[in-house]
Amino acid sequence: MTKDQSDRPATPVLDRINLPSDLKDLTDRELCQLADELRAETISAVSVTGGHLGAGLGVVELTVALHAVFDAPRDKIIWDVGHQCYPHKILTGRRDRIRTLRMEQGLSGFTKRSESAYDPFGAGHSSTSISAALGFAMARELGGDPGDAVAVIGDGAMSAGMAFEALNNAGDLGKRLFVILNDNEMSIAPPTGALSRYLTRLYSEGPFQELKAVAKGAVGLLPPPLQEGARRAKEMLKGMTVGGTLFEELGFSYIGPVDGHDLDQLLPLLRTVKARATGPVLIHAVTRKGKGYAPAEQAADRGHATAKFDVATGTQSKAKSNAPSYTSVFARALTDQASRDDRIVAVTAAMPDGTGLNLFAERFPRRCFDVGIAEQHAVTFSAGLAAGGMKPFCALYSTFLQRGYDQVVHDVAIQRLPVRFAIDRAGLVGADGATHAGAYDIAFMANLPGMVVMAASDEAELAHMVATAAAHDSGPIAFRYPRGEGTGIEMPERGEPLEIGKGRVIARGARVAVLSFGTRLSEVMRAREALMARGISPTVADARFAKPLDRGLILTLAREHEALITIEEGAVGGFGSLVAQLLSDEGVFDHGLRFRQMVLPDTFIDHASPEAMYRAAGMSATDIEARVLDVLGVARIGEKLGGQRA
Ligand SMILES: Cc1ncc(C[n+]2csc(CCOP(=O)(O)OP(=O)(O)O)c2C)c(N)n1
Ligand SMILES: CC(=O)[C@@H](O)[C@H](O)COP(=O)(O)O
Ligand SMILES: [Mg+2]
Repeated sequence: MTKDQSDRPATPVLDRINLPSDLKDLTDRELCQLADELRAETISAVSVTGGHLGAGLGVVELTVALHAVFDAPRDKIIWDVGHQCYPHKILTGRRDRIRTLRMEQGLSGFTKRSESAYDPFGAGHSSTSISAALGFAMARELGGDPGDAVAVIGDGAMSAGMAFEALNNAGDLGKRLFVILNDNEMSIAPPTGALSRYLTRLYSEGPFQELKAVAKGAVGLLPPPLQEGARRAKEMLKGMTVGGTLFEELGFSYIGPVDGHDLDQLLPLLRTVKARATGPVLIHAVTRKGKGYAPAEQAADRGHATAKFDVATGTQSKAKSNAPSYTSVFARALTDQASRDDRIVAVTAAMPDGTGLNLFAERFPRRCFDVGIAEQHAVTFSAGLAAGGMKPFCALYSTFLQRGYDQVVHDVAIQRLPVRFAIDRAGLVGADGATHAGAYDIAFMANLPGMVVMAASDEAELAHMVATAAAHDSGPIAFRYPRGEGTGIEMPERGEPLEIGKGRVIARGARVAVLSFGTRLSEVMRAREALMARGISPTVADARFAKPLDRGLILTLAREHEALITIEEGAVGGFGSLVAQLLSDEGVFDHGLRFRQMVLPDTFIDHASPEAMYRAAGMSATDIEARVLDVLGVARIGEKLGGQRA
């Protein structure tokens, strides 16, 4: 591909496309060229923004084919997870902003209804697309929005319970609906599980042209040139012990496997199913994650997510780290604990690298379980492990733990089973935005009877909390920590168990106390520095526990200060609310304590850097300083008393 003067690839066909309707004017040959140019444009864009690369590259041809054949936005194309939607964004009127992906005020890295009519359903979490598409299909049948519904779902996402719940329902309802199973034999890590093996079996026994699973009238949905091969394959199937495919048994017409990078197969196939289908159809497309960009194809994660990079070499420009990440500290601390306690086991739901459990697995492969994208199962599986006498650490991102909440309540908490929840990505995470914010876990974990809930204020504390969780055998326990680097604090040789329900005073002062839960502590200390320059020296304490609360510490702080401020990286209803409840129960407010809670605002905060997001949330050091001045009734420079801006 040639380049224009701006060092971007020349894209003569893509330049003619503003909206998907423009694809209708292209010949099939031009569509092939469009796919090449779209791939180059995607690579170029992600090289300057960073983001999810491999999944998008794997669906370039599918994106072109779907937009060439279907009529978005009337037809609803629903991308599962949404991390593969950058090529779709380029073809749907957002090319001019594609180099703002995941930046503050820029395009979202996922599909988002408020961003475009071509994103009929927002995503970020996996395995929702078939349910949503079925909802659109049934709405259409009932006189709602017209148009077809097409779900594009990966092999990883297909392993989740939700996807099967939707297939089960769709097969039963029997209405026209399209599911494209984009099978690239990858999740973020290589996929695990029996379903993955099954999908591989479906296409490992013959060339793509021999469409094998063609029962129940699906041959009629194929373009004529493919029908003969399909009939032959059907004959071949008869001689095998394989019955219909799983999908056929569930009520879908299964067509596949097709080469998801071959527009000569995809275009006629999609045109034919669009013209003829009357019920649910599943097209099994085989693709390669990272397709067409060697550094991505060759990477272990097939270029799943990348920092900015040099297109020619693939070299990523990662910022130099000054401290270990919280994730790696967790992984090392857990591995250390496990080396001395062979009942410790670890569970991840398709995020071995993201949670650091890949390191644990290297050392203890038999004691580490990647259960696939299946958070609900991960929680109950951990409960079963605990009931069976093991010490499970269930390591999930805060945002994905949401999906397993009933299991936390019903299977873990009510049975008082000692499952250890390692809650990574707590608080605001940055470029992934609102769908991935770890905003709610404090509230939804700490309201459960018998649950212990901790938050690490730095990486040394995290090591202690891993040790605390390992030692805590009498019921469930959770500890949360954020994405990214620690503070650089000196690490203890080994974590030591903390006393359950005891916080610590970090700095003693007067008049006002700030009680921090989690890693805002460093911002609190920065605010304290600034306040000291003005003659105000707050007491600062690290709560460590949201449950059980350190009643002694909190009541002492309340008694010894005019004002108390709590701060946490979570939504309202969490730590601060529990402290308020305690103060109210103890009648502390009757004696005039001024009390403030600093929590995430009651809104979904859009993607930006974590620092910018915390500024937007009013939780930076400057905001803390202002809140202290405000609660003490001290005017800031340039402001009148009472907090009014001059
Ligand atoms: C509920 C949930 N759990 C975990 C994730 C993290 N995640 C994002 S993409 C992905 C892998 C998806 O694999 P697949 O569906 O096969 O798509 P591919 O990336 O291979 O195109 C995972 C585990 C998520 N987004 N949602
Ligand atoms: C799409 C998705 O859900 C993941 O790829 C997520 O973006 C990973 O986030 P981290 O970069 O924090 O691991
Ligand atoms: Mg995949």
